[in-house]
Amino acid sequence: ELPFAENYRIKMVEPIYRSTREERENWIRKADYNLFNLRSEQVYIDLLTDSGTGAMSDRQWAAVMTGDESYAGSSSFFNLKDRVEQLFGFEYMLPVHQGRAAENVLFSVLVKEGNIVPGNSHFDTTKGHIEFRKAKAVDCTIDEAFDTTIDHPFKGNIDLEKLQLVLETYPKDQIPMIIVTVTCNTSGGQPVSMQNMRDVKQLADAYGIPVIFDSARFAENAWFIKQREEGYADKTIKEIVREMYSYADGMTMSSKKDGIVNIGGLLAMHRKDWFDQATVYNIMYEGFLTYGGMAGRDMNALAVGLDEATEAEYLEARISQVHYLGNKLIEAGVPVQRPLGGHAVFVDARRFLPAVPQEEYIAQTLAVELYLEAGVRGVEVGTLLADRDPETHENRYPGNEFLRLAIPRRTYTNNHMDVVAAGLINLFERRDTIRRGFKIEHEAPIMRHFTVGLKKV
Ligand SMILES: Cc1ncc(COP(=O)(O)O)c(/C=N/[C@@H](Cc2ccccc2)C(=O)O)c1O
Repeated sequence: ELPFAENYRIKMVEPIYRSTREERENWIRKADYNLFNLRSEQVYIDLLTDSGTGAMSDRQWAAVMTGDESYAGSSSFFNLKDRVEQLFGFEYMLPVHQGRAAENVLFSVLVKEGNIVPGNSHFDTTKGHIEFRKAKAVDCTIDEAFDTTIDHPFKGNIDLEKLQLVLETYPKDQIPMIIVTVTCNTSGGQPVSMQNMRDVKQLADAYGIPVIFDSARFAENAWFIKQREEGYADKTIKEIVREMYSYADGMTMSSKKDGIVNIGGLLAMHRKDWFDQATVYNIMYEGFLTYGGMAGRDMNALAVGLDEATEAEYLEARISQVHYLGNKLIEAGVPVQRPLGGHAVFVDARRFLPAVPQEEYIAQTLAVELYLEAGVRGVEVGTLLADRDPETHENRYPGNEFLRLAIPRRTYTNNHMDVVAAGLINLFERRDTIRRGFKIEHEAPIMRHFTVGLKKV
């Protein structure tokens, strides 16, 4: 029996730079302690996001060279359209430049002021595009998702009683859709089970409410169903994906994750009336129906990426690396969201730094400490990301205060993971010395975490 290894070898590399702690002290202070303000060469190992940061394959680069840049009727569009229909079963598809653009177009059709949009934990741009339209996102995730010590296999699941309460409380025309985010980013890259998708769709149909899948990490969700759900071990990833989407009326997708491309997104659906209305917004916000903010070469690369991402060997390599890092941290006693998710390790900052007051942005404090310690850039998925309550403008303290270490696809080796683990374990051994955090100096009205300015308390 030979050990497992990646199903690819490397043909191109780019240099990355170590730096000194002194350099990093200066850089992060000038960056207002906001890791988004760092230049890429000031970051040694960049785990800010798995969005758009992965490595394309030689077949994808070949598809770039044969991209069709026709304004209308591009053959690259039809390559993508056919791939989407083959994988997800939707007849209608619109390309957009990335995920939040798909949300902007679809929600322009479906979301009105005063609407209620239930689902599992909505991610920040999805929630932003709902609240921007003066509608309300209602988080119906199961309670287990908010306890990082519980080892529930599908923490992305929707609590059917919480969902039914919403469907009972509000009139049907006030609930434009239910959004199921696969995997659920906010709760830790946690999957939704096929049974839960089936149950949600059955409940939604009983109330006549459409179901939309936010599909950024759909392939990783399929992998967890194959690994953890009874009856799917012998199914291919593509078969599991096809069944998943039989429980959805439509989808939005940031293709920068499981599409394994650097830019791109799409929305797809069964309903022609939605498509006809969405095309108006797509032309207004994104471009013509057959390119939607993407170049032909990017659509071509995405059609290939979706095919590669739905292969078990690729997913085994990708998720094994996330679990390689996660298990090293678990062995050292570092508190992380359990079970380990698909695209990132979510460090439980509240349990890591119990001395830092909640209102001093605990996870941001840990993120900055890790950057100083090892030149590793993670991201806060906690109070900063949660934004303020739109009515009271008070901080909304979320159930989880995470430092997310998101691993780009096919990009780093496990040696880099060893550096990340060593940096975090060093901090863990001197965690009692970290007692104070940050306060906000300036912030945007929504999605503040991208541009916030902080200063040390
Ligand atoms: C489940 C889900 N739905 C839609 C979108 C929007 O898609 P898009 O407009 O970004 O293409 C996203 C984007 N997720 C990025 C955002 C981010 C966060 C921190 C740092 C950098 C980037 C991430 O999780 O990393 C998502 O996760």
